[in-house]
Amino acid sequence: MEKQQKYPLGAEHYNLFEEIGSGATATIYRAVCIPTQETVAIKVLDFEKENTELCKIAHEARTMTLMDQPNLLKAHCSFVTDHYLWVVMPFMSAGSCLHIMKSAFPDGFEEAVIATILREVLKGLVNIHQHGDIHRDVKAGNILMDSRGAIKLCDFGASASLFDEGKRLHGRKTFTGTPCWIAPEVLEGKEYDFKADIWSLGITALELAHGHAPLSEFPPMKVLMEILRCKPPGLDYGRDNKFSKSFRKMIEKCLVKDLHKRLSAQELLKHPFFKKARSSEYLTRTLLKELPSLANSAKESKIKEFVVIQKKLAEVERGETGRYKKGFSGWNFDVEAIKTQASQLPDGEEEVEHLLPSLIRSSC
Ligand SMILES: Nc1ncnc2c1ncn2[C@@H]1O[C@H](COP(=O)(O)OP(=O)(O)OP(=O)(O)O)[C@@H](O)[C@H]1O
Repeated sequence: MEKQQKYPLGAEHYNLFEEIGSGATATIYRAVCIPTQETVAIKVLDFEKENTELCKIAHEARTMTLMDQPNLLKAHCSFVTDHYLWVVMPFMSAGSCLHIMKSAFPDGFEEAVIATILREVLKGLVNIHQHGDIHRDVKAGNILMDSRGAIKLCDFGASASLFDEGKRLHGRKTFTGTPCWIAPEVLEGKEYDFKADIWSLGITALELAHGHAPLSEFPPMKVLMEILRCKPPGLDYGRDNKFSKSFRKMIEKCLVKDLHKRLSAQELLKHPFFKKARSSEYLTRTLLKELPSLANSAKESKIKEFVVIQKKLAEVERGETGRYKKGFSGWNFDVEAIKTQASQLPDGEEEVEHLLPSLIRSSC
């Protein structure tokens, strides 16, 4: 007898419920697999949507199916219905760390929680890097948690391989990611490798400590210039005195501009800061107590995001700020906005314009 697929292929086998998240490329729903009655999450990507890059979508679905490490979100299966790709995956009921912060911890998490989350993310990154891949979009919005406190890194839409037809490439040069989290060598269009994820992890550590990433209040062009020109961000001696020296030192090891001096994921895992990491049960106890359901918090954060966008648009209309695409931690890189801002640069800031060609190149 033919072996029955645990996760059947075809939209008719799933009941879709409320939307639990959305990103630049997809909408994510809570769903139930009808034959098994298991709750799952389904990421629906529209092939016909403007700006959709088919090779990126196919790459993400393939990568998600091949993942095999407890800290990486593995897809159960994927299939095409009409012009939509459905990716069926485990339901991470607490949502992303960004959602958790927005819902209940607007000023960030305590240190033991951060150490626990980042240790799990690092284990996932060690696996990705060992397979010759780079994630390229490490941030709180892409770190998911389930009801038992398990942590998984998701969104492999931006990931890339350091191997081509079996041959190791020296590095990659195309640009992708979300501005505040992007390593300087990536912005400069230089060759980069898996160490770019370690820079993003350092920025994510600051995001988890403060509730937002450094520079997230600025428009993209200013973010780019600050990352390139200024010294790396870090914990502030005054404002952040509730955090330990080992946390500050760990962030410093991630946010080194020279990628050759930056630690690898494996080396970073041995840093004393991670001795503060606790169990997944500790995460559920500390974070999930009063967290609203994911569907409600997704609805609420959409409303909050709408209010932020309206405020920004009003500021733009009053000429108080540059163009702004989407709310704080959620905006993605908008090449048109960057071009507009570059053309409006005052004297002495033209040097950033030479970066644009490398930023605009396709990441596929
Ligand atoms: N398996 C899941 N379980 C629960 N929530 C999820 C799941 N997958 C995604 N989400 C929610 O949906 C959001 C968007 O998901 P994801 O980052 O995969 O979409 P995207 O379109 O690729 O986003 P981006 O704009 O970062 O490219 C996440 O931040 C998370 O809140």
